[in-house]
Amino acid sequence: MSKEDVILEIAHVSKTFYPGSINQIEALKDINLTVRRGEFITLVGGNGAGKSTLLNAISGYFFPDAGSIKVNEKDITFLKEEKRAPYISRVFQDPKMGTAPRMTVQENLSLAYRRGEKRTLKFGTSKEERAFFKEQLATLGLGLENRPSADIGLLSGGQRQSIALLMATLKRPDILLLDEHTAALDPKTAQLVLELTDAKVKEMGLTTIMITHNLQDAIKYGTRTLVLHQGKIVKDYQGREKANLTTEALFAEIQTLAISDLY
Ligand SMILES: Nc1ncnc2c1ncn2[C@@H]1O[C@H](COP(=O)(O)OP(=O)(O)OP(=O)(O)O)[C@@H](O)[C@H]1O
Repeated sequence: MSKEDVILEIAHVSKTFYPGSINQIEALKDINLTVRRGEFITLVGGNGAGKSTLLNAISGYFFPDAGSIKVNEKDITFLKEEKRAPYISRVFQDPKMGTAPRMTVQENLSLAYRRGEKRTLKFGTSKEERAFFKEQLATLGLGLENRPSADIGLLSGGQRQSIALLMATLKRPDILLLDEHTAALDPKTAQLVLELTDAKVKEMGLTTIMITHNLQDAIKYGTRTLVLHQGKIVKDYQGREKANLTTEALFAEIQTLAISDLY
């Protein structure tokens, strides 16, 4: 793999919560992961396996205790979360987290469009920007391009999550993190948002890491699937092995790990 192919390099990353106490949790144990440009990684594993903690370390929500994280060869291990915004964007499970409720659809998009820029007192949108936002909203297929002045707080969870996805990708991120971003939606809406996600990822060629508990989705959308267990990557399905992976085999793998925990 040439250096140009690598977009994210995680080396020996560990994170322990409540170290030294009886409640000590080793959430990440010596994680090593090299992500190639354009990969769509799906991250699966049981409850408490460390999936969100891994995304938190990548997004800078907290810093790891050990190891390093590089994006495009730049060491971002201890870069503040807001300083990573130009490189990394994230969509959370809760639709409320990705959008500002008391602002309109257009104002939310405008905020996202200024991501990573210095804040100024000037807050307005040009005619060109409004046309661009309208065009982008139309790609969601929800008719929201006709409702730029609607308050985000009044929209449905699916509409909000679609806008959160749009906001996360409006300014092309190097890495898109999806933290169970469809888990709070009803099954039909979840599928729609996933299809939308997949279309955006493909159209923009985005490097993506998605946490999901839906093994079928993990296989369908991921070009590579990682299984996390007790803070470690215990399986890395890619290439031919990924192509041949079935939901049943992945389910059996996770079941075996869960059973091994009992003994
Ligand atoms: N901020 C935190 N403070 C203390 N403990 C934490 C914190 N974040 C995570 N943990 C603990 O670290 C472990 C890994 O949690 P994490 O949320 O990463 O798991 P997960 O694989 O995302 O699980 P789930 O599928 O249930 O969301 C868990 O035992 C969790 O309780």
